[in-house]
Amino acid sequence: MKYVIGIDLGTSAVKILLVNQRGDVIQERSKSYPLFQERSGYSEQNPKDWLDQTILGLSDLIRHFDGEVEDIEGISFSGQMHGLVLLDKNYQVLRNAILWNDTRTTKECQQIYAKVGKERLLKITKNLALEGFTLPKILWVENNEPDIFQKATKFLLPKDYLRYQLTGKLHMEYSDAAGTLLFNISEKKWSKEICELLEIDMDLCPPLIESCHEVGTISLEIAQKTGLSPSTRVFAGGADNACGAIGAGILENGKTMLSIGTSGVVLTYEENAEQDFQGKVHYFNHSVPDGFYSMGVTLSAGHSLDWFKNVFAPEEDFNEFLEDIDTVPAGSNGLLFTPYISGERTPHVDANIRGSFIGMDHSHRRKHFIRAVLEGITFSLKESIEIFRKNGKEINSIISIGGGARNPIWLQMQADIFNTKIIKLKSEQGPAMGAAMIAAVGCGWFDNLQECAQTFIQVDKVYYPIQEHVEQYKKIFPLYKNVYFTTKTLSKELMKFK
Ligand SMILES: Nc1ncnc2c1ncn2[C@@H]1O[C@H](COP(=O)(O)OP(=O)(O)O)[C@@H](O)[C@H]1O
Ligand SMILES: O=C(CO)[C@@H](O)[C@H](O)COP(=O)(O)O
Repeated sequence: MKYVIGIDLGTSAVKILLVNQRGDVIQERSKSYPLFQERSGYSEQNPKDWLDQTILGLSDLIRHFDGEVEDIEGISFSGQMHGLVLLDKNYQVLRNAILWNDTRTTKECQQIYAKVGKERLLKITKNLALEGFTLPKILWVENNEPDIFQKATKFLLPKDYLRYQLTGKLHMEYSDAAGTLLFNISEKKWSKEICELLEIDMDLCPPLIESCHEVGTISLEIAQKTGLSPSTRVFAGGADNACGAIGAGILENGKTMLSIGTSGVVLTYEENAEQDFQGKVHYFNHSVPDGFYSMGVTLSAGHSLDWFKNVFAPEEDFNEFLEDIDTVPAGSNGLLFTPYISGERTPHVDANIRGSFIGMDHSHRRKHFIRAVLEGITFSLKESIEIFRKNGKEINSIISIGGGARNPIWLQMQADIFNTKIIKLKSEQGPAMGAAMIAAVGCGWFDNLQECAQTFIQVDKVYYPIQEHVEQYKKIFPLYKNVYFTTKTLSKELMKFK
């Protein structure tokens, strides 16, 4: 039997899957690393932590592998998008990575609109200037840390940096380049025009490669550190949402995925770059050759739940924490939560909005607050679904992946709030599975990702909407939507005190 490894460099942890030729997950490792949020709106990680924890996870996995290491034929990667890793002339990291959920760059977004123009930016990149994307972060370092910026010779995204460290080969892969805001997504090349208008040296942009492209093998040093064979072939991989989409089988028109990780994403396949959402949702190159996808993003989905658990029950695991939420009725007895704890992206491009609980009274217990958090996150994701539906997409069935798909009550809640069928797969590790599928296709086990999906993607359970809950949520959803508009000014004023 042969094997491949899929590595997902997430925000909370690096997840590693060892998968055989039948698509069975043989071993699974997860190694976490810290997130540094030293000021409101700031979010950073140390790239060294990503590398150390990946090596730890791989060596642990190999120690418990009872086959021949040479039979692990290939590795590929999925990774959190948009994070800025700056390298000096010796390709050493210059500062902590500034992550996708860091929103310090509002001024730089205005700078981009002033120099490039919103229409032109949308035309080239198909996306708005959002604080989370990479280009505003590059400009922030230039504006605020000029000494560091002067030393920068290349920028990379998180999983591309990890791959560089494992192989010594430096590239950026297309699906992730699409999230930088420096990339012409229909021409699949760096935008000379945007670089020139913002006076960014094009040499800062790394060479580009396709997701299934083989970059070489792992380095001897990494082979020694992990126990992997030095002949292990390495394939480029993709952005975590592109890989999540592969792992969920979103490989053709009409399919929709929901991913609840640190962020929350509603994603649908696009055949070309022609669909026009006027920037209301993101639009990126897929890891499927010449495919695209569009998606709405809730900035703090799983992160809101994590935050609430860490503040009020740090000693409990998620299963204990979520144990009695099904004893609370749909709607949490009139308690609403908005998950804007680090600002929002879809449908409100607003780095200053902050979260809230509305409707608290003496009847509410801890379990009502927990259920309200889950409902608020899910309502937020429904706002992305509404955008797609208004733009003519039919969404009757959704494949749910990510950490949020581990809880059956939450999956039922998704079916009830979206009023759609929710499909749970055997492995909720969509992005790592997608990365493993890229390696499987790269190794020649299958002709293409579609063929691989037929073997690798296995359905576990389907959740159907419960009509009584659907009706209840239909009444509450407009109230939820109203909270943004009624708290917007308050949130902005409160920023002065953070
Ligand atoms: N048992 C569980 N039930 C529900 N949600 C969970 C559970 N375990 C983890 N989560 C949620 O999943 C999130 C992590 O998901 P994951 O897909 O691993 O994220 P990332 O890719 O961002 O690292 C956590 O933030 C948490 O909110
Ligand atoms: O910013 C985005 C997508 O635009 C996020 O989806 C990141 O890619 C992080 O993903 P998770 O760690 O939540 O999986």
